[in-house]
Formats: sequence, structure tokens, C-alpha cells
Amino acid sequence: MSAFVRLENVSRHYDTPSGRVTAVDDVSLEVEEGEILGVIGYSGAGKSTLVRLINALELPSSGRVIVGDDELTALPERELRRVRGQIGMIFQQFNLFHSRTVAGNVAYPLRVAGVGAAERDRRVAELLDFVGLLDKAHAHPEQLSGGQKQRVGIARALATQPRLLLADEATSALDPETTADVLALLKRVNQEFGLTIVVITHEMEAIRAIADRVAVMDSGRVVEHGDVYDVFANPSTAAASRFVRTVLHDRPSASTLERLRAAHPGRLVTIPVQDRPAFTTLVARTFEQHRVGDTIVFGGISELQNRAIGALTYELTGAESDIDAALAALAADGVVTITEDAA
Ligand SMILES: Nc1ncnc2c1ncn2[C@@H]1O[C@H](COP(=O)(O)OP(=O)(O)OP(=O)(O)O)[C@@H](O)[C@H]1O
Repeated sequence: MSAFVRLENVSRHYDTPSGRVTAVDDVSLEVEEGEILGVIGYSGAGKSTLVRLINALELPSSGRVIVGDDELTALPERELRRVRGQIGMIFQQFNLFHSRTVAGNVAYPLRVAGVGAAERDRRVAELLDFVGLLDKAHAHPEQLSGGQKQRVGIARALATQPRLLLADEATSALDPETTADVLALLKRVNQEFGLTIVVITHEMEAIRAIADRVAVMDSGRVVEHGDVYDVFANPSTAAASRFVRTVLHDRPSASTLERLRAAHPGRLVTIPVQDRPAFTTLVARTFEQHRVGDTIVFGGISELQNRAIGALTYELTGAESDIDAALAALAADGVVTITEDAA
């Protein structure tokens, strides 16, 4: 795979009456051709600014932005317009034309691009069929549900066959079920057309559902990025860890731990589940061999990218030296154990 979008040491600051705001701070990031990259961060982390830098609505204060073969930072305005035309956008508020029908909305970018009427009609029908809204072609946006509106937004974004799709909080206004449908549609767009997609969100669930890789933004910086499974299984920053915990409820919170401690006098140890055959059997056998009693008191295992993910919290009972020996044996087997020290 090769990078389709490349940001090299990109910063963007704004001078405001109350001083300089650095919205994007020395970000280096690549989006591989054909992948779905999720960019997650809290409000104010710099996500929207990042989007405007990628779709050439703004230029960085320093650093380089490269999309396809074009270095945006070196192009004249006329060329930037051409690049913008190769990037599809979908938005949280859908941004549909209320005065136009569903078909009219999807046809609009084709009309702007000078595509003839017959070809336009053919393409609109094909796109509406793809997003499952052919029967709504003559409806107006206000007659549609949120999920349907976003489907129209996706059809419209795809009309001119962009090479990159930017989804800026595209599911944030939708309920969970509709969110899942729209995300599944984006995944289908990615798989059937091989389209590179950047999903900007503050919801880790959206990342879990469709992204191949994730970049975590905090205060303008990308503090962590990597394969979704790796970041979920082993977040290395507090920001990433907080997002992962919003989706995986596999580790006890501080208050849960307090309750667990009161109910279970033994040593509480959390073990992140590894995606290898008979993992829990290996753990159980190791405790048994060391005469350590093990009771699972908290945890959860789910699937991510067809691999097991999660954690189990055990209450371990027996001689302290036996428990220590069992944990050492697990460590020798590559098993991570986290002792839940008393607060
Ligand atoms: N045009 C601008 N002028 C001044 N400050 C700006 C401008 N655009 C963004 N900022 C500031 O830059 C920081 C990052 O904003 P940005 O909108 O990129 O974050 P975000 O992660 O997209 O948040 P949200 O999800 O709330 O939009 C914020 O502190 C914001 O106030």
C-alpha cells in the first residue's frame, strides 16, 4: 500500500484577539490508499481543522500536505479547486439542498462538473440504488429520516467519483441503530469502490465499527496512531485509553474496583485477553499448577476485526508466594497481568 494523503509536520495556528491558538500542532500522518482511517478526539482537539487542511479549504501555517500527486502547499488556487473536486465530503448536518429533490441533490455536483443530462440521470439512479433510496428519488430532504438524509449525502459525495471521502462527524446526529447502518454503508463504499476514507469522529464506536487504522488527537497533536486492533488492545496514552474504555467495558472502573475489593478479599488481577488459541485455558492451567484459586469477578470478551479482545479480572487466592510464582510464569508466557492495587 502507498500513502494517498500525507501530512508532514503540519501546523495550523490562528491569531485571535486573545492570542495565538494552535489548532493543529506538528502533525505527521499518512492515509494509505484504500484504507479507512479514523481520526478521533474530543471537541477542540483539532479534527475539523485537519479536515480543512486535507480538503484544501485552508493551508497550513507550516509543513506540507500532499493529496494524491499534488502538494497542496505548492498549488495555485485554480489547481486547489481541481483537488477539492476529487475529494468527497459528508457532514454531521448532511448539508443537503432543501429546495431540491433527493435526485436533484445527487445530480448537483454532476451538473456543476458539466455532465450531460442523460449520463447524469443514469448516474443518479445508479447511486440512489447503491444507497437504497431509489424509491425516494423525487422526495424532498425534509421528508427523510436522518439516516436517509445521510445516505443522500453519501450518494452526492460519490457522484463525481472522488478518490478520497472525508466524513466529518457523519454519524454524530444519528441514533445508534441508524449510525450502524450508515457506517456499514461507508464500509461497503470502501470495499466495493476501494475508496480511501477518513472518518472524523468523537465516537470510538464508529472507529471500532469500520476503521482499519486510527489516529488519536489531543490538543492539536496526534498522540497515538496505529492499527485499530493494536490501539484498542494496548492503548499507550491516557487519551487513547479513555476512548477505548468508552467502547470496551472490560475493565473495572475505580468505583467498581472498590466494590470488588469489599466483596473479594483475595488479590485482584486484570489480564488483557490475547488473541491466541486457548488463551483462557492457558491462564487457568497456570493458576492450577501453582495451587492458586482463580475466580473471574469482572470482565468481558468481544471481537474486533475478527480477533478476540477484552480483559478478565480475577480474584486470586492462596499463598502469596504461589500467586507471585503463577504471575511470573504467566509473564514468561507473554501474558500481561495488572495487579489492581488498593486505592
Ligand atoms: N478559524 C479559527 N479561528 C480561531 N480559532 C480557531 C479557528 N478554527 C479553529 N480554531 C480553534 O482551534 C482549536 C481546534 O478546533 P477544531 O474545530 O479543529 O477542533 P475539533 O476537534 O474539530 O472540535 P469540534 O469537534 O468541537 O469542532 C479550537 O481551540 C478552536 O477554537
